[in-house]
Amino acid sequence: MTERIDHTLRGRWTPEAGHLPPHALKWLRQRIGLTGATTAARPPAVPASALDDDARAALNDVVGPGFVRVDRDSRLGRAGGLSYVDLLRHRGEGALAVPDAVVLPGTPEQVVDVLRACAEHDVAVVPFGGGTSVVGGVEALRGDKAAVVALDLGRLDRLVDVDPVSRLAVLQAGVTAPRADRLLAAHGLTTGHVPQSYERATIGGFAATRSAGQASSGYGRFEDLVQGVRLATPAGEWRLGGAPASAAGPDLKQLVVGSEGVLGVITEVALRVRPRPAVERYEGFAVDGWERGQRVVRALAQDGVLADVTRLSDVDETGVTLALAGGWKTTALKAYLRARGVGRPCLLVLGWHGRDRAEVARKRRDTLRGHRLVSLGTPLGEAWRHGRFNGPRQRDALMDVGACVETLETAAHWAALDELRDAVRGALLDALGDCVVMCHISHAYETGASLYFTAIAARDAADPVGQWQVAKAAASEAIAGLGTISHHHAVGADHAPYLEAEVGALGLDVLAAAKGVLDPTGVLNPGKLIAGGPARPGVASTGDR
Ligand SMILES: Cc1cc2nc3c(=O)[nH]c(=O)nc-3n(C[C@H](O)[C@H](O)[C@H](O)COP(=O)(O)OP(=O)(O)OC[C@H]3O[C@@H](n4cnc5c(N)ncnc54)[C@H](O)[C@@H]3O)c2cc1C
Repeated sequence: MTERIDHTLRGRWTPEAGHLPPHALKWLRQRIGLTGATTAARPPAVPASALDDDARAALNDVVGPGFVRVDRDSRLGRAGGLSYVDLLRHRGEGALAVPDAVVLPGTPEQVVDVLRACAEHDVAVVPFGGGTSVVGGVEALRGDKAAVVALDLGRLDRLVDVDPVSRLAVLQAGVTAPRADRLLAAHGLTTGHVPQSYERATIGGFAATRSAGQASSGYGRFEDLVQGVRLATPAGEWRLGGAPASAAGPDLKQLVVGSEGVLGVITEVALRVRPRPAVERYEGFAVDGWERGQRVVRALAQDGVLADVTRLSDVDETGVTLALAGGWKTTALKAYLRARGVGRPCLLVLGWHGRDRAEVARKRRDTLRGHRLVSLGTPLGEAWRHGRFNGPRQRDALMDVGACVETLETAAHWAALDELRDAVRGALLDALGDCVVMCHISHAYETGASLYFTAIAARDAADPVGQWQVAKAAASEAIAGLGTISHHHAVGADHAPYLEAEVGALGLDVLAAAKGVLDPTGVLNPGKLIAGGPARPGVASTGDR
């Protein structure tokens, strides 16, 4: 499942239709009243491009003919991200913000010149990597500008440098995750960064959103990998990160990491890389009840023996996984769990990477020592690994049969985690009514963990966009004050109204001040990250949607 998918494909994850087996459909019918009835997708409306001739000529001068595109397919192909609501909009529900043009720079220097031309011609710029944002990060909002272009970084797709002695690699921002792996594999190296959006997302996007991959316990979050950045801004180029550690003031590169295209466009990223693991072992375990499972993961994190991949599903997520899998093996598994006294099974997947079997065996021993877990063996762990990129394909299939299906995530300290989980679950259940809400931990730390929720309900045919927006707002309200508004999906347009509650008015002022220096006319990504607070110098107001 690691083919390169056309990153301009919107409206679904892959071109081929998804498939749900009959027993899964039957279960969904009984559980949430899914009728299976679907409405035919309607092509979204595409307004005429508002990019004027002077602006277009100036951009053409920078990137060359053929690399400023105003045709319908190019513009639709960079209209919005890949959240459930984005997919609905591409299927004709609600209003879709379409960029006026797509600009494809070929070098980091051209990116600086594109930004200068846009500032001069009053054109907003939405940096566009893989376009997999699920928080409105690539929505084509123009703010108070005359036009908006999507700045597609796909041509910046080179491995610039490898330093195997220092274990460093410099990659251009538009390199997709599979391509990064291929380029680095030639040197025996890897980033180890494997988010579920792996097949489509890019190095620049990971850095711009502080992404977290499935093996974050072993390799770190993306910001832990970033050693240096090259940033194009309307005010010029900014390079950061020349030493493995530094006390030369605050770490300004961490101001750029997570800046979501609001402060500048990341054109190159220097990353810490590791030798590719020769051996990987994935194993499934069952734990009786969420409380016990959570205690196990906390102990592993606090003892410093987390597996490289550590993922704990709650009772509901485990139940749905088993119900959708169906078949005699699942029946046998359920009977086995009952016999072992596991009445409320929570699936725990652990994965270890190492240079040889001995290292993996040692790491496995360290993780499991002192914990009495019910082993479900490597086939279950391997099944998880094999299906690790299936989530978005399943989402396509569920949407095709009329489901409202979406995910959201947060994080909190261990002491507050249960309260947060209960609050978010409660908010989603209240808002969606007859639905399934599942939760898992897939990123754990000494002091806390992330919570990742998936909700499935029958789609409200009359107002499908509104149905999810109401539920999402309720969940976001529930999160405020208890956890972070995002552990790894970022802020984008969707979470911007909640940022002030998290970083304070002064925090927004600090971000606005940095933006005022780097992007004085506010062309970069209007309506994202810092759009929620009051109007600030240099910051465009929330864009039209
Ligand atoms: C099915 C699915 C599964 C996902 N799973 C995960 C997961 O496991 N972990 C995770 O962390 N995230 C996940 N995501 C969210 C998303 O994939 C990440 O946010 C990813 O980092 C975005 O990368 P991208 O290249 O697609 O960026 P885009 O979506 O193109 O952009 C994301 C944001 O960064 C900005 N941006 C992009 N490139 C640059 C650049 N070069 N310079 C400056 N700004 C830039 C954009 O303007 C936008 O605001 C998932 C998304 C989907 C749809």
